[in-house]
Amino acid sequence: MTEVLRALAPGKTNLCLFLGPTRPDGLHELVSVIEPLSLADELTLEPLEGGALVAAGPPLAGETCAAGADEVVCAGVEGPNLAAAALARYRAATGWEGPPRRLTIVKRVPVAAGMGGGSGDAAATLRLAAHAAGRPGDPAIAALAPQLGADVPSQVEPRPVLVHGAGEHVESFAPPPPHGVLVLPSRERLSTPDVFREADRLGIGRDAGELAALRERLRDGLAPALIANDLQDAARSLCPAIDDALAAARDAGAEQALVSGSGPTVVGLFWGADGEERAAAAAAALSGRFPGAVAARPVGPDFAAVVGVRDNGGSS
Ligand SMILES: C[C@](O)(CO)[C@H](O)COP(=O)(O)OP(=O)(O)OC[C@H]1O[C@@H](n2ccc(N)nc2=O)[C@H](O)[C@@H]1O
Ligand SMILES: Nc1ncnc2c1ncn2[C@@H]1O[C@H](COP(=O)(O)OP(=O)(O)OP(=O)(O)O)[C@@H](O)[C@H]1O
Repeated sequence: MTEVLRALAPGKTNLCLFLGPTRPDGLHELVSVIEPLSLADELTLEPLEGGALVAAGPPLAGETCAAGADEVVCAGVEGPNLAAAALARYRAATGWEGPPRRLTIVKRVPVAAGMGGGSGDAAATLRLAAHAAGRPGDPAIAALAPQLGADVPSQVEPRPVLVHGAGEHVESFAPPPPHGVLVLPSRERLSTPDVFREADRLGIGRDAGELAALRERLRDGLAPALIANDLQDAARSLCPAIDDALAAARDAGAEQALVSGSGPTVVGLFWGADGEERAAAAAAALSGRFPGAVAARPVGPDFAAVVGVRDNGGSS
């Protein structure tokens, strides 16, 4: 069996996000259509040479953290890593005692940007761990995902989904018509809890009845009038530079421009068979003003599947 495993962790955007009341556990009810994108982190899980002895060494500054005897290397992310938590919890929940592994994450999804980067990494780590344990598709993954974060369940099997509850209820959603996505990252970062708090302060949020009605309307598909993000004004309030990005995306030809998740990343949607091409042209035109501007396309589970990697780098 191949020892080195690799998986892509797609970033996500919310094609719509409707905010509801706060629950007793402090999380907000929401209804959202989430779409995984080709802008993705790359994760490699491989045997850790020297086993636990290596993991006991001092971490590389801000880049490495231990998950029990496993090691997670993730340049660009300081502090505790959600992928390390995913690996540790998978071992604890399933009793998997395979030899220590090194998990290396190459970040491409902007951090603290509303694209679910950490959540996608955690979900991909659960897929990798289940494969390494010889249990691909392990039902333990679905049980662990909501414990790791509201965005993790929707990314366990990346595909268009309708989520409700605080994010833990995930239903398949018919893929929207062909489109390309312009991603405009921000120089700033936003903390998700801060954005939800700001939404509360601004009095954004719908009652339970309105939220249920919107969920019902989404059963007929994503009508253009439903493409909106209730967290957008909260993110704009904390990061006014978002307004420039929204205007730039529209000026570049996007039919809709909106904040992704809790922001501050802005996405522009380009519909039609030429949508990907138009999004790519917009990204090229805007890359000077918006470093990291990139075009992405919607992806499905095949894109994110775990593959074995041979020593020569080929896939099996
Ligand atoms: C904004 C979204 O990205 C939309 O997809 C998600 O709702 C956020 O998901 P996430 O980053 O995985 O969020 P978590 O890590 O679970 O929660 C971070 C914090 O965000 C707030 N939070 C999150 C999700 C939710 N439904 N209600 C909330 O109020 C809470 O303050 C929570 O403590
Ligand atoms: N693997 C990871 N990738 C990115 N951030 C991580 C990771 N693990 C932990 N974090 C921490 O999580 C915080 C949020 O980062 P992330 O990129 O997941 O935010 P986000 O995309 O805004 O989240 P969401 O869209 O799910 O609300 C960061 O400040 C970072 O320190």
